[in-house]
Amino acid sequence: MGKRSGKRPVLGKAVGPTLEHIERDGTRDDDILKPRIGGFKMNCCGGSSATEPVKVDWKLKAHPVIKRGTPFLLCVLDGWGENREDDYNAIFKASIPTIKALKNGAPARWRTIKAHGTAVGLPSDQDMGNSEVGHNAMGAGKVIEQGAGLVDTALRSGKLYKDKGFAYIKQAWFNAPGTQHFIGLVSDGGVHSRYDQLAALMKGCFEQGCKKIRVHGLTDGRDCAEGSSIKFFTEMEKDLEALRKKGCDARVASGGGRMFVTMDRYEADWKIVERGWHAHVLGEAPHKFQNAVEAITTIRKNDPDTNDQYLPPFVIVDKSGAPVGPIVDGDAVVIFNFRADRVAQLSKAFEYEDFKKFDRKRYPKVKFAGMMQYDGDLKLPKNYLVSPPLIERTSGVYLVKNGVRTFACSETQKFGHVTFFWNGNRSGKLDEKLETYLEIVSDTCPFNEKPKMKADQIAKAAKEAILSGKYDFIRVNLANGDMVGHTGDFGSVLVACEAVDKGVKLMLDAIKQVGGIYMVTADHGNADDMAQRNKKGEALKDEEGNAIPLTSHTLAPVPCAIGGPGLPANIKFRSDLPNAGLANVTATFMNLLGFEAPADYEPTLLKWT
Ligand SMILES: O=C(O)[C@@H](CO)OP(=O)(O)O
Ligand SMILES: [Mn+2]
Ligand SMILES: [Mn+2]
Repeated sequence: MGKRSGKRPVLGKAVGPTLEHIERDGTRDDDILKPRIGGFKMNCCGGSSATEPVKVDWKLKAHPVIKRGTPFLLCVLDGWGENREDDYNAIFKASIPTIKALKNGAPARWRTIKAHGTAVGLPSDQDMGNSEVGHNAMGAGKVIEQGAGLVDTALRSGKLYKDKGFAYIKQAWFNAPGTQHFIGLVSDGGVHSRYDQLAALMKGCFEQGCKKIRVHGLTDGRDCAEGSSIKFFTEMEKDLEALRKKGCDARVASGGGRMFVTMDRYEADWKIVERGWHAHVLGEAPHKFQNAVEAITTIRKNDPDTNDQYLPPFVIVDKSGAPVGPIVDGDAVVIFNFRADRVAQLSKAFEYEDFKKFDRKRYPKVKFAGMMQYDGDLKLPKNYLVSPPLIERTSGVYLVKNGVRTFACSETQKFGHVTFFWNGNRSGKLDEKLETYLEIVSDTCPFNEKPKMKADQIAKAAKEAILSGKYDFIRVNLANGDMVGHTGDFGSVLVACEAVDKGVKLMLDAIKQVGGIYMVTADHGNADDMAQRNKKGEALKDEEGNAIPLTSHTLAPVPCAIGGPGLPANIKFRSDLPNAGLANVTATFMNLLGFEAPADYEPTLLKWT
């Protein structure tokens, strides 16, 4: 997602990026800033036009009370829920005076909103929120049925087997070698994939004539409990055995931990994808085993420092030591993740003839498809089994059509969240002149080692954007609560939260200075609960009495605070929308930018007297 092209910044010696750097022409391929300026395909009307009303009225009406042109900051705290206040809530325990003070505005200017389950288009209210659905909802102003549910429906109705993506992969099965490969995340997390969907799909493929299946499975531990990979791979081995008994040669062929093998995102570290290519495609990895459960169990036992997220790559070999499932000419390959960000790079490696991100050594001619199309701008991949959600007429399109100047910024790990996901899974900019997208390069070490991440640099860049007077809408994402929350390291999460608080203070002070307006909200919970719990809600403890870390997101609602000197005194949160969710944020910030939102958006959270 997101090609890098066009102008590059020149780096000064200042600690943080400056807008001057962004706007100056430069050719230096620095490692601090990667602005996405120039070279993107314009896609102002967004996606498929098939279902779009014939004539869209893009002109937004002026808001009756809030004046247009007041600088407006929208700060998304990633992984920052409002949860029970106990010893395992890092947000409660951290010293975060600025963010805590926002609560004093309740109920008129601080409230919580739903960020999980059906409120954000997920199949059930047991589904935790995640960045993709959260940012899609905030960008689009609507609750959109997301990938997880669309795949469920397509599998249940059997439509998937009648569509052209399936017909495309099926062509490979009837001539040798004709292996059907599946690559993806094996868990019940429901954020990127779900194992039950893979199990149904493998069964469906067999029923449609597939005789040979190989799974390249990634261990999770991030959307589910650390160590649960053994349970999921055991379940998968059983299903594969059942298929074998019916006459389908079905086996696991390779694997590794999602954060170390294959599932990089936003080009943070191509080495991760390269490792995956070696294991899945070439059948090469340092660890070789005859069985996947044995592989995971042994690697974990021999290296107590490893875990599901970071498990090194392994390959399954036969008795002679030959890999059981390298990917070769004539095979079919399906990535069974429905979520885009962490499989876009692997998709490029399969899809692009001309590919220079790493040396593929061998580039097999295969029928390649995604569970979904992952990038609507790039049409990546060309073939897919289930159509992605149609996310149209997003706020971004309305805003550029009404001349709003936007600055969007985050660090690599969340950069696509405030741009790609925000714009309905489109990698290009909506308007070259009106928008500046700035990426601050993330560290590549595990984030508990550097929990402050780039909060300060992002805040400084946003501050400069606010003070510059060049932007109406400054949109940022601070990654720490989420990225450090996923490590399960409580002490580091406290540092992470404190870095976020300092960043927020810097930005709110800038808003104060220019008489602007702010909204501080979040996309889903994470740092707000760092312990696994029993049914009564008590923290589970290990043999030494320490709480067992929770590395996943939570089901908690998220805070939403508004304020700033530019916010008219008679603007308040209304009280008649107790179940409002992230999609209500959109009409709210469009109001704060001085506009009435499109009539079919979820209602604004604001009232005025
Ligand atoms: O890291 C990720 O890919 C997900 C968790 O699987 O987190 P987020 O939705 O916050 O990006
Ligand atoms: Mn997130
Ligand atoms: Mn996360």
